[in-house]
Amino acid sequence: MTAFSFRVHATCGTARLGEISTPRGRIRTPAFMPVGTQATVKAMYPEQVRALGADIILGNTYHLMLRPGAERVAKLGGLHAFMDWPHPILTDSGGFQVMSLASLRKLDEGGVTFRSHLDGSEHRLTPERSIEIQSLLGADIQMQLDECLKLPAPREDIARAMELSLRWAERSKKAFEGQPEGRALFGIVQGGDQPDLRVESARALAAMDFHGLAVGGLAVGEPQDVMLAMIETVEPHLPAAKPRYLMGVGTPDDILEAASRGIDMFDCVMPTRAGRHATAFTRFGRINLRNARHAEDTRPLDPDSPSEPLRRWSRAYLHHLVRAEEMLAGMILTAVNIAYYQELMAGIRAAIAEGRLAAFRDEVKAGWAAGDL
Ligand SMILES: Nc1ccc2nc(N)nc(O)c2c1
Repeated sequence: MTAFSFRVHATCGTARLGEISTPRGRIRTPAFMPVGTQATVKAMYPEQVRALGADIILGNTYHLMLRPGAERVAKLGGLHAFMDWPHPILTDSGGFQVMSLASLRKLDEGGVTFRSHLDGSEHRLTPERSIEIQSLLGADIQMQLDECLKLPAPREDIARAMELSLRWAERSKKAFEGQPEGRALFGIVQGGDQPDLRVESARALAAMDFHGLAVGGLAVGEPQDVMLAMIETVEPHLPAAKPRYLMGVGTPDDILEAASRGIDMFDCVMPTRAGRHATAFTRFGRINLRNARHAEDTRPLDPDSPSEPLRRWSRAYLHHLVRAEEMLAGMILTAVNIAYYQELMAGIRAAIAEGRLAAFRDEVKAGWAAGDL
């Protein structure tokens, strides 16, 4: 049975080209992980997600514990069999969704009590229960339970949440022991927009010997320059030999900038959600297919894309599907966006290998700035 391991193949400044090995397969980094919150990457077949370049997808403890339930998924053979995705899965721990989706939340030292956004039923999530759920789901990479605050927030609140998250990191790690060989647990750096608290959190977690470290508490309303400043602040304190995962990020520009600053893993609902709302991500920037300018445009989105969804249909047809509110609009544009994000990741990886990430970044940004002619 392969254990969990990470290797850095090349660096370009603080950016790293690497590979994570898991029992269910390898993950080329920097990696973008499509979000499959409720055991599906919305509007896509799993084999399409794979064919478009994804090595790993995300699942979510909060949603799956409410429906269909972690014990039920385990009884049905675990998440991989349930959704027929045999490759790696990372599950978030649920804390973030509790704070953003659930109602009537009560947070205490032990954990968080909340009412389901589905039916108002009461639930309790603790570090131990979150790990138990992720283990029942069979996740290859699991996340500690943490407290993530929206920004801006008072410094004392940020400090309290960061310190609680460190105590929950210890408890998550203890609860994780005994899982099958090859599964991984990541700690999550908190500390908001406070550099000293960020460093304190990163150093404490680095000493706890997790398989990887995530940078949490970002992409929660702060400007991009604050997000990038926090990454620069924590990066020197994150173990170079372990993967770094920036949670919930982001736009193609966010990913380019964060990968340049040493981040290895990303996830965001942006490509899938935007695809369901008529927006295509391309080398020319974002294209809103609802716009009437496309009504008779016979060109595909990008004739030079390596991915079929960007070459196969005319903009006129996509515009029609959007206007007609056809399901196929969301299906095609979701595939287009997942394809484009994976093309971007492949470009970043190649540029790091060739030692030309800064030049690549400038070329890609110039393409977006030139816009869609
Ligand atoms: N922006 C995000 C997205 C997901 C998160 N998940 C956890 N567990 N913690 C965070 O801080 C997150 C931040």
